[in-house]
Amino acid sequence: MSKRKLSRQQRWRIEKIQAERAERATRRDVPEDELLAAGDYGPEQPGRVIAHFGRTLDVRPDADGEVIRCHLRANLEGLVTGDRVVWRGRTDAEGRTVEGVVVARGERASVLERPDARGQLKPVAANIDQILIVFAVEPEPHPNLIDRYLVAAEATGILPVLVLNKVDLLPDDGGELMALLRRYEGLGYPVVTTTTEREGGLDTLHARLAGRTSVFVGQSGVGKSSLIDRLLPDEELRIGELSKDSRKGTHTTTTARLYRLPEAEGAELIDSPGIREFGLIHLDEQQVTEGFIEFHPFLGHCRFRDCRHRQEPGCALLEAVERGEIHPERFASYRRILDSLEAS
Ligand SMILES: Nc1nc2c(ncn2[C@@H]2O[C@H](COP(=O)(O)OP(=O)(O)OP(=O)(O)O)[C@@H](O)[C@H]2O)c(=O)[nH]1
Ligand SMILES: [Zn+2]
Repeated sequence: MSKRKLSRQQRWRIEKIQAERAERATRRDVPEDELLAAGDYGPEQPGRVIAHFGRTLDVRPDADGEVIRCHLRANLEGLVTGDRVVWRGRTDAEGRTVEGVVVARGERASVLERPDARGQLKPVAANIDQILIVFAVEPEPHPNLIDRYLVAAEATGILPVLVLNKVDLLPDDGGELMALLRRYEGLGYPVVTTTTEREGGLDTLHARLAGRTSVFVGQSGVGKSSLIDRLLPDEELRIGELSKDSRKGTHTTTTARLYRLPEAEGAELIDSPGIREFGLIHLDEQQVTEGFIEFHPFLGHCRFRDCRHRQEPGCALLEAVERGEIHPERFASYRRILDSLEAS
């Protein structure tokens, strides 16, 4: 073979490889692993999922910068908003990261689950630090309702925080609701009062949100939308963080989204209509019992190992109620929640 022919063959090979790479990069159905192996992606770096749409998701690099639309490596499943991930970016000719691929999921500190259409629990968001249970002066809450939310929150292992909204409607002495709030505070729960009707009405809420990832849950009409509107006043802020691809998308309203809140340092909010409805999931008897945190010192101390804490002799819980160490209304609430489980 002549020298000239060889080099032409070499040139042809090089061109072929380049063309294949370019084609792979534009085609969506090529397995990501092949692209990764071909070295088209940059080094691994940490990030956080801020929205997801099936097998594509928006990732915010920890190193900051623009949110990147990412695909999932073939063997990865079930990522949710809030997940910490390892991802690799692909850059264009100008060196801008145009898309990425998520190659690994970080460990989850917590996960929020909801039943899907078939009643199977599915994760909807991860790495949440606190569940803000919003209730309000109007519509007036049942203490039982608050306890239901608390039990559901306890079952996730995520810290519940009680937010009493619309305090502008409270009587001057605070009334029964303030007394109720103090009772929960006495159990060790963080509590916050808010109003969207007065200047500075969200100050204590801002302090509570700082440095944490939160979700808002609560009954209809308590003011969740009003509070979130105040925390994210700028429409641009709400959509601005999404990657350019997802801004064009149509399904942005149903997926859980992670937002940075401008007024509180390091505050993040994960929100979706589904998350706001959290609290109505089915729990078993043991989860309900353990969901009442003041019961903990007494559990396992009943005379009968299988005590159901109804009227059994030597029931440690009933004795604690007698001694005033468990509030009778909380115990009544416990019974009502168990009865509703049996009825369903
Ligand atoms: N007086 C008073 N009204 C409030 C306050 N916050 C919200 N509201 C009003 O309460 C009503 C319900 O508020 P929303 O923000 O829609 O409540 P929500 O919890 O998002 O309700 P859903 O969307 O049904 O889940 C609205 O008319 C608000 O204007 C407050 O602090 N004080
Ligand atoms: Zn008992």
